[in-house]
Amino acid sequence: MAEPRENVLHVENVTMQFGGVVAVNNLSLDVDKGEIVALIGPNGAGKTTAFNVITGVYQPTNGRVQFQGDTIIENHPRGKMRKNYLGENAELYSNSIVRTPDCITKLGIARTFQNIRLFKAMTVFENVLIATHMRSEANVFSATFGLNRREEMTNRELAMELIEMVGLKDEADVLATSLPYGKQRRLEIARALATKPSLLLLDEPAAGMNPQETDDLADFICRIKAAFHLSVFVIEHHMDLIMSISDRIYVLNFGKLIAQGTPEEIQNNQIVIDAYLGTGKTN
Ligand SMILES: Nc1ncnc2c1ncn2[C@@H]1O[C@H](COP(=O)(O)OP(=O)(O)OP(=O)(O)O)[C@@H](O)[C@H]1O
Repeated sequence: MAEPRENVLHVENVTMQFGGVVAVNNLSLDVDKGEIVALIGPNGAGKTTAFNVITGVYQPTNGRVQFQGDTIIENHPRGKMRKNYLGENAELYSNSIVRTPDCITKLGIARTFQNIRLFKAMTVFENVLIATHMRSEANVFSATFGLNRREEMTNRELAMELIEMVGLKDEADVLATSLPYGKQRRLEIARALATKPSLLLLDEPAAGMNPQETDDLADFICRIKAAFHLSVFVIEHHMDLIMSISDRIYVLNFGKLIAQGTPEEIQNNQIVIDAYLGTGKTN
């Protein structure tokens, strides 16, 4: 018998409007425990904006985000925006729940970025170690003064384990920015894992990778998903990668969800094919 689905991420009627630009328009989607779910769409479709709302970078103009059953973000158009709101379902929400990105990381959502954001002046090891402090009592201050010694040791062990897991053991002491691009991407993932997430958001993890590196990345994502009991939500333009690793796929175009389904269903969906070929027939 199939195991019951357990929801991890629930996005409901989320609209993100920048002035007159509706970057994300009434988006609803779900990620369940243990799934790899992809968010795809042409350039400018609103994918990164959706990630930015989920991770607290932007407060949505309208809608709600729930994580493991709790509402972590909610908003509705207010003030001037009430008049200018171009989305739907504004009447459904009345609360305004705001969380900062670091608070959302602490809850268990980690992410990587389209443009790699490593600490340039730090080594590979230091980049991962600093991320372990996000979910622990120890911090850079207490570590410096030898407080929480046992926890700091555990953090150091975890950082080293993660570095080994992503294949960077021999480069632990080199500056992060001296790594080749593919390895920097792996380091970013190790750093995200160091915050002990249950949901990992990857924004174009294969960007700039060659076909061999992209194949390796597909195996790597499946491996870390199993090893860390993760759910993964991934934005990616490499269709081979997405089709090979995803359980389900959502497709955005001009901020709106135009399709959802299994990789096979999406590959054969005429609306999706038209959106990618630019015929503009999305409805
Ligand atoms: N801070 C912002 N201010 C104004 N407009 C923005 C802002 N962020 C995004 N947008 C606009 O929202 C739309 C969606 O952008 P977004 O980066 O989310 O798309 P995307 O699907 O991630 O694109 P890509 O695949 O090229 O990364 C674009 O028209 C973009 O210009």
